[in-house]
Amino acid sequence: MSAPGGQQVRVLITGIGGQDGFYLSLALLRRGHCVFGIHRHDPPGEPLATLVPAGGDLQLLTGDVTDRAFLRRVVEEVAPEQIYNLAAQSRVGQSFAMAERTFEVNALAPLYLLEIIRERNPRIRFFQACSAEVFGECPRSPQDESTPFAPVSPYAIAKASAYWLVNSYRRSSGLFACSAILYNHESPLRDESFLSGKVVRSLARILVGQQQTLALGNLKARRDWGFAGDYVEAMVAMMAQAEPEDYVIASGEVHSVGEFVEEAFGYARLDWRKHVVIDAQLLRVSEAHLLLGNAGRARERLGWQPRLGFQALVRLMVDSAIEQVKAATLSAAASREH
Ligand SMILES: C[C@H]1O[C@H](OP(=O)(O)OP(=O)(O)OC[C@H]2O[C@@H](n3cnc4c(=O)[nH]c(N)nc43)[C@H](O)[C@@H]2O)[C@@H](O)[C@@H](O)C1=O
Repeated sequence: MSAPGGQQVRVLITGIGGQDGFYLSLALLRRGHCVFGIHRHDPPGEPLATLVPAGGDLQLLTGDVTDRAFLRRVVEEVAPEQIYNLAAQSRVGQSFAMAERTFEVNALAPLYLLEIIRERNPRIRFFQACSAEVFGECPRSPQDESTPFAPVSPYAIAKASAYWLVNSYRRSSGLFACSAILYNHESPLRDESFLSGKVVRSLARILVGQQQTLALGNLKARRDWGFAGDYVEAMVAMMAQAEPEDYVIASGEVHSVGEFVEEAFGYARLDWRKHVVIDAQLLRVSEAHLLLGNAGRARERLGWQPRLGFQALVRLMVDSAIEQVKAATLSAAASREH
């Protein structure tokens, strides 16, 4: 497949094994670009493994983004024109117990990449996946690109550092470097360490009698949830601009955790009150209570807007979780028979 306009771009993606890496690879391969992806585990797990036989120009490299020599070698050998830095320790709750590793992956690795670009080839375009978590306890809502940061977790502080590093290298070295301040974005690929993945999978197991209760933490926190497949389109559009700029990428719609649960259980015709229990151990030491984004700049300058709304997203995830649990139950039954 050739890229539209015949312009095939060599792209390096860190964190290709994650949810966003999957959707971004798909978006770039569909456009006919040549994708190189760094992932941590060999052989690649699902869903990455499904991309490999799907065809297209995709090559995987195994390594750790906190290994500066490895990154330098990859950039030299691959000679990318664009780098998307998606690799992250992305669990906000867990970042309190693993602050150092979170900082290494989320802040030091982007610093290494920016330095390598500056030294080796300043023409490489650089994308950084930043997070709405940087707004933390900010009293202003909705937040946009001019809203001051007020991070309240090691995760958010590391993401804020990466954001300012990108900003600094753009100003001081003239790099094409940009950050997307991404609000919560989900898909059927979300695992159970995230609220959305946990709710829909638990719900699917409750439906087939494999589980009775779902233990959750803070039901009152409010988030702006969108679909990951839509958010990677904004990333691609940002990298195609004439000038690098930072963008808030959000749906502009806010719901509480409780409303997410209610929507999912209601769709499956279950009363969530009969199943959800509050576990104080799942409450975070400190957390952002209300994150709602204003993606006006992305709408105006990139022509970007999300296609999938909250209800459609929740339903997509519930349907997919039910399919996954059914398939797992069938395959467990089949292996017991043999
Ligand atoms: C933008 C940002 O988006 C995500 O960060 P997150 O909002 O922390 O995502 P989450 O799905 O872990 O939590 C959502 C909310 O749900 C509450 N919550 C209640 N009970 C449970 C619970 O049992 N598990 C979890 N995980 N959350 C729970 C939790 O306290 C929080 O208020 C990441 O992609 C991150 O990488 C990122 O950048």
